[in-house]
Amino acid sequence: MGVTPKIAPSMLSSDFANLASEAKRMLDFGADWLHMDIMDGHFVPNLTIGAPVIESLRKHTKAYLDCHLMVTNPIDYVEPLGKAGASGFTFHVEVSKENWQELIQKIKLKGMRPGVALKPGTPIEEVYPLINSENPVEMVLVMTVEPGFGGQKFMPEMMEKVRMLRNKYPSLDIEVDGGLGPSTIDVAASAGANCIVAGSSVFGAPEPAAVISLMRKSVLENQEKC
Ligand SMILES: O=C(CO)[C@@H](O)[C@H](O)COP(=O)(O)O
Repeated sequence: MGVTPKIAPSMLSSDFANLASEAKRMLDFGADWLHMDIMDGHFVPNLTIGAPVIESLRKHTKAYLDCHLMVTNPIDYVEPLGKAGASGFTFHVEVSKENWQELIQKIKLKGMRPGVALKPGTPIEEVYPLINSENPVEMVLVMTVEPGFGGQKFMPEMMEKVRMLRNKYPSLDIEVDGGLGPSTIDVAASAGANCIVAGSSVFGAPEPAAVISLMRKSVLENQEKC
């Protein structure tokens, strides 16, 4: 399997009042990406950040900003997020059934990497056309909790989706998000996930660097077994 591990602390669990220093702290601890949860209070019952915050953070870091759009109208965010310096733009398949081709094209034109996310209740088959397309997404985010809040319990039953994706697409970036940490990483990594988002388990740890390193090791070890 040729996909590298990417450990992405979810900045939703950070102290938003000190976002730049929290980001630096995570990168110093060994994070590969910074996961940025953008919520509109409509697609999910929570409201977080948008392009102005991404733009402010971009002034302080060159890191890959992995933006997860939990919004009803992702197309409206492409231009502002591209301008703000987002790196990845992952939209939800549930709200993009009509316009995903246009959306992927626009995301790439703005210099971002397109990804598609799916909620726990959405069958994995719904993302296949977006991967098989001539202009495909480059990452699939399998949500392992209902999107909206940090600190929820990992749903192991989502691993069947990860396994199906990995069998079909050996070199695809497959991200998991929600309830990941030392007690759940092996299940996710052995199913084939290589991009790991973790909020409370990293920010709440006495030694976040140890948690990041343990999760990377698990992804690498499980890949060696394949
Ligand atoms: O997108 C979300 C929640 O919607 C996540 O990124 C959470 O922020 C992950 O937090 P933990 O479950 O790891 O605490």
